[in-house]
Amino acid sequence: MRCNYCSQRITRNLTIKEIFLPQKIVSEQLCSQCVKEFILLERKGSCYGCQRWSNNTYCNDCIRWQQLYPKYDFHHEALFSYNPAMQEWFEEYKFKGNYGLRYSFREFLQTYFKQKKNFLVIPMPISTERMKSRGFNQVEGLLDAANICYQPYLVRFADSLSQVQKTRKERMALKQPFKLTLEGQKAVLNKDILLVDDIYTTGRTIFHAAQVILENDPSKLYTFSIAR
Ligand SMILES: O=P(O)(O)OC[C@H]1O[C@H](OP(=O)(O)OP(=O)(O)O)[C@H](O)[C@@H]1O
Repeated sequence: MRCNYCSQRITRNLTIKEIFLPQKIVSEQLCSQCVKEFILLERKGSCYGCQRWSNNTYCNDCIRWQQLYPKYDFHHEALFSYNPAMQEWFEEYKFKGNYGLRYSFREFLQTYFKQKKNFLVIPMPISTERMKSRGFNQVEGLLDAANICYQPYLVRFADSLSQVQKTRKERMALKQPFKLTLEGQKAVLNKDILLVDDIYTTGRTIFHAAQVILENDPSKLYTFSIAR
């Protein structure tokens, strides 16, 4: 078996931690060298709203979001820190188009989604133009690789410069680019929804997508990203 990221042969014995802490996730896709580079986020010591490191219950960004969306009980969870190793991984996967990397975090995603069995999972969509140039939706790719069921009820009708290419101010100025399909409008009513994106930076993208779901009265809306 080779590492899904660096392609080195994986020859590893269980570590002491894995033997004595069976709840620790054992990656079958990544070698121990690669796995060490990705930092798992914890709920303890992080903002309740977005899971960024914070001494307070809510970080300053989330306090500002609460003022804009006062009725939305915002709750975002993320698996990994968007550290330089994770940025490099996304560069390879998303921008260089190495679709084979969708398996890298399979066990981590499966463990997370096991606790969210009752949720209707909706992935962040990409525009038709982006689909043409990239060839795949990066979020759906990760969910498919982990065998997680989802419904593509959101549509991105407006294309714009990638958020990555913008300053923070420009990111925040993004206009609403999403709508919910007719099927989606009916399906989310009174359901627990889990909206999934790959990366959370300013939150602008997630909040726009959340807004169109909230307009259709789900019973609960949580959000999730691979990296924060
Ligand atoms: O929290 P934010 O500041 O809104 O940034 C996060 C968003 O930025 C990226 O999308 P982008 O618009 O760049 O599209 P792409 O990655 O699919 O090209 C990323 O996939 C998130 O959706």
